[in-house]
Amino acid sequence: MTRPDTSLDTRRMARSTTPATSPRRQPLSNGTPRKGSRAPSATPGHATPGAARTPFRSRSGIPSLTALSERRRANTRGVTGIHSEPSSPRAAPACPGLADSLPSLPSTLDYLLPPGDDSTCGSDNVKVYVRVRPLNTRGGSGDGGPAAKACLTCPPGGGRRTVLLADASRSEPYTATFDRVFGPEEGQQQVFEAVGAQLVENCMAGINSSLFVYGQTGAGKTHTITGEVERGAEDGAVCEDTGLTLRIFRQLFDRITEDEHDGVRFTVKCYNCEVYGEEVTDLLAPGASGLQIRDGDQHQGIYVEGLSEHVVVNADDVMQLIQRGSANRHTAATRMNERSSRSHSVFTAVVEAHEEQGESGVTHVQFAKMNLIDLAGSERVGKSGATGDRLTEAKGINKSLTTLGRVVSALTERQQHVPYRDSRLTFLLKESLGGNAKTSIVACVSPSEDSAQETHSTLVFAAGAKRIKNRAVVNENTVGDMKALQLENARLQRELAKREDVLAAELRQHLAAAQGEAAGAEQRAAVAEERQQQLEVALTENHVALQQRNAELAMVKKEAEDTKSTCQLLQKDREGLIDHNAALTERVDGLQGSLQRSKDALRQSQQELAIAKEHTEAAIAAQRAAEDSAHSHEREKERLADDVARVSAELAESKTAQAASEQANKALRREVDQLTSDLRRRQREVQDTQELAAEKEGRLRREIEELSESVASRSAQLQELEGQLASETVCTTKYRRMVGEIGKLIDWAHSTSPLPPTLGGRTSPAGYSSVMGFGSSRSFGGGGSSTIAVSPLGDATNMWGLPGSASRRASTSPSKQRQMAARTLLAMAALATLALSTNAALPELANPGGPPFLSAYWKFEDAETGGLWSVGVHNNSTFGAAEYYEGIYASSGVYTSWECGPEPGSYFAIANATYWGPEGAEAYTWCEYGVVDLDKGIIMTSDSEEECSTAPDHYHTLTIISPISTNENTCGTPTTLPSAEGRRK
Ligand SMILES: Nc1ncnc2c1ncn2[C@@H]1O[C@H](COP(=O)(O)OP(=O)(O)OP(=O)(O)O)[C@@H](O)[C@H]1O
Repeated sequence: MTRPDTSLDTRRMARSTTPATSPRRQPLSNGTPRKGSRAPSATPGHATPGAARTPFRSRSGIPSLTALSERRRANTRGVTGIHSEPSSPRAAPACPGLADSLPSLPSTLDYLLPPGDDSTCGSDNVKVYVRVRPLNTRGGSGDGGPAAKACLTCPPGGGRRTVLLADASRSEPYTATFDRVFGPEEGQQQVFEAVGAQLVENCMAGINSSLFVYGQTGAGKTHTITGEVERGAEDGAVCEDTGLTLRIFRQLFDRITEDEHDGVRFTVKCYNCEVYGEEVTDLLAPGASGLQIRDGDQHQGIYVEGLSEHVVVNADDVMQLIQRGSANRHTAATRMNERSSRSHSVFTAVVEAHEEQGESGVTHVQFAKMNLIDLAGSERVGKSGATGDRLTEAKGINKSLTTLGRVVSALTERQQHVPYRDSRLTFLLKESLGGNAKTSIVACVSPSEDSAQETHSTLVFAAGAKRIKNRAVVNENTVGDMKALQLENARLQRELAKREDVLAAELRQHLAAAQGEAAGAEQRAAVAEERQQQLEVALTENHVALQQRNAELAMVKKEAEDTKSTCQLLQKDREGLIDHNAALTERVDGLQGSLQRSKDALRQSQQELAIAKEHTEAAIAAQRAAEDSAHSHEREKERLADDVARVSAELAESKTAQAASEQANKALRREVDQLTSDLRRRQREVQDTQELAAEKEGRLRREIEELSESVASRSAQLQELEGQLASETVCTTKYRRMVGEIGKLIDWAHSTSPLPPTLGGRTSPAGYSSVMGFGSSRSFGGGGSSTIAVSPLGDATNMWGLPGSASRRASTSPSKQRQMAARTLLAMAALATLALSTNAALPELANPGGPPFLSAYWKFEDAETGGLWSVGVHNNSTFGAAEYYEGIYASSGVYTSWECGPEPGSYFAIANATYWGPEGAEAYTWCEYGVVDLDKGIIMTSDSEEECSTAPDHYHTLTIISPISTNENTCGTPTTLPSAEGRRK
């Protein structure tokens, strides 16, 4: 038992693992039996694989793995379906002929069946078979011997599914029903066809399967699962007693041969281990013991770490493995069994099918693990008579079998905790018991009365195990090669790009819509604002109108009050008039009395009467006037009453107008409230925007600070660069000054008369005539005696160095000498300037034991004379070079003027120059040394500066021809530097 091929991508497997379809939903048969398939079993309810096969074929006629896979699944379903209880009223009746001729229709009844009905042994229930061995006739004294009496029978009508145990110890016989009961007369082939063949189909369908043999010692477990493996071993052939293992593999390889074609290939790997006394040992590599059992991922399942793997290609290979494993297994003779297995053996095969699918590079993979488990037998120690090691073994075996019983109980009782880890055996069988496997158990029993108790225990265990439910799935996977993965990757990327485009378009749409909405909102806000302003204006106008109305009302009220008071006054007047009238009436009465009295007197006096009459008429006239006045007062009163009524009506109207105005005000107020809340919301938005702006501003400030820091650092760099620039400028200035001096020298040189005749001396370069040399003897490589030394200024004492040479001064006139000196200095200055400006290009000469020494030589064409200047420049910024020359001149006695040489650490160059006249023309070799200091200009020991001041106004042109190679020594440059000691000398 080991893990499947680890090259498979287990994560993908996890995704592609397909649950094994319940056989309840499948037809009992999917097609016609194939040619060459095994003979169908005559046993009702137990189909052979061949009977269940359907020729799934591709158009090319070659069945693809996928099709095969489907077919295998169908086959497996067919097999397991047939294992459904045939006598169950809910199972579809098997009618082979009809099934073969009808299309594959699922059984309606099957669909109606409730899932997980234990009594019908559903597809995932553990299949339990009982095998009754013959009464012991071959030895094995513990099982009764030839004379033993049988107590276990298969009652007629039980359909080979029921056993009846009737022994003397029980009052009632014990009966139990299983998936199949094999009687003593049934051989290995029958057991294989009913039990083993379906394991083969499971393997071919990518479904894990397990087969246990369980039972008391000597009950026939090893006989069933292994049987005879010695006979017929040559080619994996079987004999009558060959057990299930070899038969299964023979059929497996037959099936592989049938299913294998160009695109599909199978591999079979085998493993064999035993659990002995809680220790796991590799039976095919016996040295490997104490192996660990691991619980891998969903697809590895349980496996033994480090177990040897054996690829087998035919049944013969398997046979050899079985033989090897059996030979290495712990066995011992006991009273119950001559060759009793003292360990639990697990023989595992992993079958993998790979199908490459076209040129896509994708491989479809199916794999299945098959465990064939031969358990050690339980034994009653008293009965087996085990002692010593056997006793220890028996205890261990019984203990692990007890744990197995507890696991079965936990599973059937659906307990939360299943004690798989309580023993190595149960941990190893975890997948087979309640896991990803189709499991079959063959409970081996003895019919002997002597073994009744053990047989009963075995049957009870078997009946319990029948209720265990497993969850087998099809193990398959698709793995792709690089090309397929690249194609898939490209496809996914295209999809992603498309999706991104779509999302971007959607985003743009949303953005546009949001912008439109924002614009609309802004527009609405503007309109609302305008409306608010209008309403505010209207409100103000209304308010003003209201105030006017109120003022008018107040005026009308005042007028009404005035009118009222006028009325009151008129009333008072009227009352006064009435009183006056009454008084007048009274007076009239008095007058009438008087009249009466006057009448009396009238008679007496007509005059008096007339007078009285006049008085009376006057009184009447006055009365009439009073009455007229009363009438006019009355009319005035009516008019005032009309005015009051009109004013009241106006007042009422004004009140109505006021109410309407208040109504309008309320509406306006509401609108204003609404607008105010809008305003507040907008203010909040503005606030938010301001906060955002503040945050942005903060960020910008920080960025500005960072930028300022960067600017500061840049400024520092700038300052540094400016410093460098300044120093460059200083250099440039110095350089220019030097160039100026060269110009002065050129002028000075040309102010003299033509060159003197050849003075002879050294060998001239090719193309040039004889030369005249000047300088120290050292500068001519030690050839000072052949050198004609000429003072450049015509005054040996003023010339720096060369007092010795002065005695050998050439017969050159002082002016010529001065001219030559000027040219020499000119060349030196030019070279020194060049050397200083191209300091880095000057090569370094070796100066063992001394400071680095730089030297270079150039040729200059003298355009005016056609001559050639060969100038060497020796340059060093240390005092070492000067020290060196000091040494030279000191040793040759020409040191006197060097004291005005460069100060230690100043930058200077020392040059020597030689002039070579053109062939056939007057020519001189002139050699001079000078020191150039950048800070001080050309330093000479003579008073040349005075001479320079007399420079004429035209320039002499020097053309640089080319640098001469570093060590070209036309002037005899010292190549061997004197040692410090030599210099001192
Ligand atoms: N069905 C059978 N037909 C013929 N012989 C059988 C049958 N069953 C068992 N035997 C014989 O009985 C003997 C004991 O059988 P076997 O070794 O298979 O028992 P076991 O259950 O494996 O015992 P143990 O648990 O001790 O290993 C063997 O000689 C075997 O050939």
